Amino acid sequence: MANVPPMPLEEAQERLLALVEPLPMQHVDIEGSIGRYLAEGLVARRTQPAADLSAMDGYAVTGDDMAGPWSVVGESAAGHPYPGEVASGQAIRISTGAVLPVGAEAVILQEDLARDDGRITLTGEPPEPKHKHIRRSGLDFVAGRELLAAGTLIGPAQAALALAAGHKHMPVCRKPRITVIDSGDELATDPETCEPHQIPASNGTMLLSMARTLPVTAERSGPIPDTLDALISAFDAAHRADVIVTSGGASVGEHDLVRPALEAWGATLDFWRVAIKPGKPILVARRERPEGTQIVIGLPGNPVSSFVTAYHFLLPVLRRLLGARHALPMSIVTRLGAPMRANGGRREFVRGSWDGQCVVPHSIQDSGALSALAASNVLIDRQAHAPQGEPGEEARVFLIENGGIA
Ligand SMILES: Nc1nc2c(c(=O)[nH]1)N[C@H]1C(S)=C(S)[C@@H](COP(=O)(O)OP(=O)(O)OC[C@H]3O[C@@H](n4cnc5c(N)ncnc54)[C@H](O)[C@@H]3O)O[C@H]1N2
Ligand code: MOO
Repeated sequence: MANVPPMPLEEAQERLLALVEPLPMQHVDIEGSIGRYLAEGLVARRTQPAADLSAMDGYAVTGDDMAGPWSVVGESAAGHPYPGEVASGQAIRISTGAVLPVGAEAVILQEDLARDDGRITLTGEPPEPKHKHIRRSGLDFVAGRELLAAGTLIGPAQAALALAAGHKHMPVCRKPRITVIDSGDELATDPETCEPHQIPASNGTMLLSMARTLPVTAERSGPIPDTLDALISAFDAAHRADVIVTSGGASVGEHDLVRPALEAWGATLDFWRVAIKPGKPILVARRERPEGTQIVIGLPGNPVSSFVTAYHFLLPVLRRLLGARHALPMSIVTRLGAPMRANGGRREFVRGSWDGQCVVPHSIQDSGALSALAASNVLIDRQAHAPQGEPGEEARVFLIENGGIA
């Protein structure tokens, strides 16, 4: 398999996403649905506004005579509609959000009127057109209309819309269960007592927290030693996970045991190696069980490689399981604020800082350099063989905070 050329990124992402389907639907209360994705379209159960309302504080009049004066015969306050009908020459005191009385066709702002006891006279301009300050019934939406499509990310505005549309619950997909396994004999669990021949185990926590930017149930197992038995036991222990993520041991060395362990465990390798830098040795395998397909994503151990591949593969597969319409991160175009060297033969995701105007690559691009990754907020997408870049040129970047825009 080492002879098979690494796969282009988009092809590999497509292959991975084709292996999974959104998880089964469940209904949760609106607050619990924030950050999840609609499992089916959301249809309005009511019309909003349900009646014609005043959009301002003032007086409601019939509109046949806009010169006045008028005699004030009652009030319509928010939540307390006027029970009768307004007639020509009469006015109803009305507040913002209150129901327009029967017979009223105009609301005159209180700033444009003078009130003397029960009488109001025009001092300013009447509304033009007459219905200017009226919110018609159904202006926002009518009952039966689909307001949000399946796959929409539920945020504060979508939650508020669902409530306004008469919903107490939202249809969402079950949360994916994910287990992160990091492996390597050199990994020290306690960073304070790490020996020179060791390295603090940092990928497990990094990957767990990347996954937790999405609504998942995530746990970690490891770090575990570089042995087949330890890996197989860790896979066995993760039998309930929808997605297992490993970090390390994905390359070609004799201690790189993730592939043989997966095969021994009964998983089938789907692909290995993608033409990106960092992250080339990523592998994807699957295991069929009665409860559904289990996906294993084997990320390369270099910390930045793990991060970049989790960004481009792990988060998208979690979004797909969650029922998201857009599983893949989207890039935006900005401009270079500094020169960039010509790229080699692998598409590279260069760590950089974007200030809203332009992007500057970091000087250290080693795939183990966490200092540059932690100082970055974007990955600059450099195509294979891209020529040297000059300041002012367009550059495509992926925002990395919270898994980017998806
Ligand atoms: N002869 C070749 N050697 C390598 C190739 C290759 O094609 N031919 N590919 C290189 C590339 S590219 C990468 S990326 C790495 C990935 O290797 P592995 O996935 O096998 O990762 P390890 O060797 O286990 O570790 C690499 C590096 O990362 C550190 N590491 C591992 N796990 C953690 C962790 N949980 N927390 C922090 N740091 C971790 C580990 O100590 C190593 O320094 O292979 C190249 N080699
Ligand atoms: O692909 Mo490796 O991830 O370049 O360091």
